[in-house]
Amino acid sequence: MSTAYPINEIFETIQGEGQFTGVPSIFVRLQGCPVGCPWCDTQHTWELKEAARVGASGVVNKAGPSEQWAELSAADIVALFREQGYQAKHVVITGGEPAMYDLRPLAAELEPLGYRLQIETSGTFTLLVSADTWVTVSPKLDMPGGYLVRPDCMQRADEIKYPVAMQKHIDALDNLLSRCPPRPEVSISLQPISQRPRATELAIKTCIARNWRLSVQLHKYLNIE
Ligand SMILES: C[S@@+](CC[C@H](N)C(=O)[O-])C[C@H]1O[C@@H](n2cnc3c(N)ncnc32)[C@H](O)[C@@H]1O
Ligand SMILES: Nc1nc2[nH]cc(C(=O)O)c2c(=O)[nH]1
Ligand code: SF4
Ligand SMILES: [Mg+2]
Repeated sequence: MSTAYPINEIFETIQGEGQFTGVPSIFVRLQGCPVGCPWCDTQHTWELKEAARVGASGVVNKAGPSEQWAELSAADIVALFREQGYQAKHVVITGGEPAMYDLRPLAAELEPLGYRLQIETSGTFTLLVSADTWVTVSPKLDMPGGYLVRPDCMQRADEIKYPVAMQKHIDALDNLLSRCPPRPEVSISLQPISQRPRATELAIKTCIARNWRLSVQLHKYLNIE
């Protein structure tokens, strides 16, 4: 039997975060996350409720955020990309926490067709991704769910993208980076939480001081998905 994934939504847009900002992308958002970040902008993806299960058409180009999800195989997902006429070749797997699932069957279906995969993850689950998947680790430190960032995820990361609002968040990141240093070529970006002006000022100031990058969730400034 082929692997099936609980999918919250599939849509095509511009990647608004991190190193691939500006790249046309198909987003595949998986349902379910136990990490519990209080400021999470996708809290509707946290729980996988049987009552919220729908068919494939209920998760394509959704009009707005909802808890509804559909169970789709890798083959279903490819068929859907074709039906929709999506042009992007960059596929962002996000959530929820997509690293709770084995993403290798999805990569095995998509990569031979010329798609490049990127995963957005908190780094709290063992990564089951293809060798060519771009791994964006957005470390989650001291969150209510009690999950810890895994050293193997920090090692595998192709970029580190860290949400910040206060100096104590930067201090916690410094602590993580000293315990689990990423590979030397890996870029670090700070992402202000929810476009708050004070968070943005702190991120800018710290990026300049550290020679890190700024990631501003471009889609929220553009009012697109
Ligand atoms: C919604 S998460 C889903 C993927 C995965 N669970 C994770 O945390 O990386 C996608 C990205 O959005 C970031 N994010 C979530 N809520 C945010 C907010 N309110 N402001 C800025 N970034 C946020 C996360 O840190 C992560 O980089
Ligand atoms: N445009 C756009 N870019 C994104 N980059 C990461 C996102 C996410 O929710 O993981 C996201 C998203 O939801 N929309
Ligand atoms: S790990 Fe990601 S999806 Fe989960 S609560 Fe935190 S930001 Fe939201
Ligand atoms: Mg988002």
